[in-house]
Amino acid sequence: MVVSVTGTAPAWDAAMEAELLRRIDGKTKPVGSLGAVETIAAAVARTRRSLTPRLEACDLTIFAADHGIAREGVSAYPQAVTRQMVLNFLAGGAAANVMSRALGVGFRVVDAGIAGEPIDHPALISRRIGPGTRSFLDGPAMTVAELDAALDAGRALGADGVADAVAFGEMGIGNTSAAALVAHKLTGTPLADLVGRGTGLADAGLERKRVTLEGAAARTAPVLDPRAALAEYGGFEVAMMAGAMLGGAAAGRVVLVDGFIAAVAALAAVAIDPAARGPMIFAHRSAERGHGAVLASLAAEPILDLGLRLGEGTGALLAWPIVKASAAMLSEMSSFETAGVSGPA
Ligand SMILES: O=C(O)c1ccc[n+]([C@@H]2O[C@H](COP(=O)([O-])O)[C@@H](O)[C@H]2O)c1
Ligand SMILES: Cc1cc2nc[nH]c2cc1C
Repeated sequence: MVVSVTGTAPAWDAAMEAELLRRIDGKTKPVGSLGAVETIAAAVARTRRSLTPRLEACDLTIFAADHGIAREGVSAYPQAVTRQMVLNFLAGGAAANVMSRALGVGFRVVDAGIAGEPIDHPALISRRIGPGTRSFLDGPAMTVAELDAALDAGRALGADGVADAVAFGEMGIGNTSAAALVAHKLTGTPLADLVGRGTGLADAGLERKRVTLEGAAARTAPVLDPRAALAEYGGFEVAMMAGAMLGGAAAGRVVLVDGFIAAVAALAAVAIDPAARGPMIFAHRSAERGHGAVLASLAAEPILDLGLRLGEGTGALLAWPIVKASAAMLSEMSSFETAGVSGPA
């Protein structure tokens, strides 16, 4: 049964929930023996409002933008890498390109606000809010109007297309700093628990990053609402990704959440609209320091733990086959009843 989640979708009620659990336990396996695959299948069923969900297609959208804070020496790499990596995406040579091709996932890249002149390339989707954010050291990274434009552009991108599942990735030198501050202001988690090595800072660089970000955090109230946190400290790609997660979730798509920066975008999206949490599946636990705390705030148990800390949606891509297979388990696996297999003694 393929069910449109707009308009004619059946309500997900207590009877559907009970039937879902009955079907999972009725499959030809010891009860609970498919572990997290059963949890993932249930999440997909609720999102698709179907007891026989099919996940055929997944699309990855990478949001790229630059950050004023990158000029403060908070990253192991120069700001120019954002633009250079976008050219690499467009040439098909980055990790995300290779994995997308290997897994049959659609790929697109969005300029949310890359520094410098706009890149002129037919495959690049331009939703530029500006040539990067301002440094949030002594003022907001973006205006509220810029934030709303980024959220709106993201919502539209998350809702368009026909893919059953949508994965979002990001590219932005300095964005682990932005993400750490947004998470700090949304959750109250100590900043020291959220600031990590990002692209690979050594100990001295990590200490400088922490001190710089403590200074920026002191500028505003300890806790901010999601739009204020994003405008003060976010990035154009972080805000656009949050919007895309809201758009994808509202359209009934399974939303695959990648690493640390994506999880912070998810945190902001859920703070804006708690209904966005249900369709989210958390792909992996990043090696970035703050990811565990952000996942805990979202009560999220990620699928993979591979020591990844790349971004670009690579963790989400790698989790996709597991999510797809989980849905197939629910839709296609025979039951004790139909297969004539004896249930528990
Ligand atoms: O996804 C993650 O968990 C992750 C963890 C650390 C770094 N990154 C990537 O590295 C960049 C940000 O790192 P940094 O050190 O420049 O803040 C950005 O392009 C991210 O895609 C991504
Ligand atoms: C080379 C490079 C590739 C990336 N991809 C995502 N973030 C990145 C950061 C760097 C530095």
